Amino acid sequence: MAVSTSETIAVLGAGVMGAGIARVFARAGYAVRVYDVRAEAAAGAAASADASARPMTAHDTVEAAVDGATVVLEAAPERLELKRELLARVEAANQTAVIASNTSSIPADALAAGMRDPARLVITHFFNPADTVPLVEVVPGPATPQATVERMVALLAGCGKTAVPLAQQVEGFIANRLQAALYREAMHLVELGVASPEQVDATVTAGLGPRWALAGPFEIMDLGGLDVWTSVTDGIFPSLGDASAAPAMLRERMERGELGAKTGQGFAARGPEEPAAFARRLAALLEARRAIG
Ligand SMILES: NC(=O)C1=CN([C@@H]2O[C@H](COP(=O)(O)OP(=O)(O)OC[C@H]3O[C@@H](n4cnc5c(N)ncnc54)[C@H](O)[C@@H]3O)[C@@H](O)[C@H]2O)C=CC1
Ligand SMILES: O=C(O)[C@@H](O)C(=O)[C@H](O)[C@@H](O)CO
Repeated sequence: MAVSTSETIAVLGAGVMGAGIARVFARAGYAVRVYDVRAEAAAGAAASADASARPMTAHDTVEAAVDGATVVLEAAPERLELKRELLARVEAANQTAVIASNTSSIPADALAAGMRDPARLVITHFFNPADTVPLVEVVPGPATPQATVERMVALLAGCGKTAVPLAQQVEGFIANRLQAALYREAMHLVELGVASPEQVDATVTAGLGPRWALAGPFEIMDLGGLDVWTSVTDGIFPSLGDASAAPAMLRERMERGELGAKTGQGFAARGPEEPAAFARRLAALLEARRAIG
């Protein structure tokens, strides 16, 4: 399905992710309309457009923001009922737009179940920071036409994103399942006393991370040898951590309000400038990666 910059994008929820998502579309030249229950967040996101981008507009109701939109993307909090209520308001106010969710983990069928027309739903899962990380996972819901998936992939590719369509939904999609598996083992190793969080992080930034910027797990296995990886997985799999819920070290910090950069303290003290500094360093790394090809 052809996509043109006549598309109008409404972004609902202008927090950590929504503001960056709005900038992605404005940078590509689309008309972007922003809403947030916190008017100051919508205004701030609209004002954050790059100087060279198409100016964004902030709106004080969902209905005003989605008026005339061809794509509505929600980046509201990860709470199923809140998202369902928001999607219902969108459906009532706009009967034609594609409705995309930036949910990290809510299955598409759970979101679709509350919709009048679930064929309008697709998941477009951006990564933090949304206007820096190229990847966007495009996940169909149970009634999503393939043409909608293809339209969103083309729209996102036109914005310079790397859109990866999934053949079907699964909890956490691809990247968050991979992240969750790694984070489960990282916390298991700290619980065992094998290493500190800082030491575990160093094994990623000094070893795994640079490789993964160039080659994914299947290419790495091919490069290392499938005979070796057969032995390694036979040997290691039985001893991997098998937590089926957030480990105590994560849940207890959350319950103490130690949320990381959001509050200044997580697994370590985090300054308020760290997210933006990380985004700048990540942008520089991605630029170097693009230069390598
Ligand atoms: N933070 C992250 O690293 C990532 C988050 N996500 C997902 O993106 C979504 C948004 O996450 P964040 O941006 O981190 O959350 P956030 O809490 O930073 O932003 C959510 C925004 O939604 C607003 N909001 C609350 N209720 C609303 C409503 N009914 N209608 C419109 N806006 C409303 C809030 O005022 C806030 O500004 C979630 O589904 C999350 O799982 C996806 C990828 C990465
Ligand atoms: O890492 C990301 O940006 C995404 O995979 C996410 O969805 C976030 O990790 C989210 O799950 C928690 O911040």
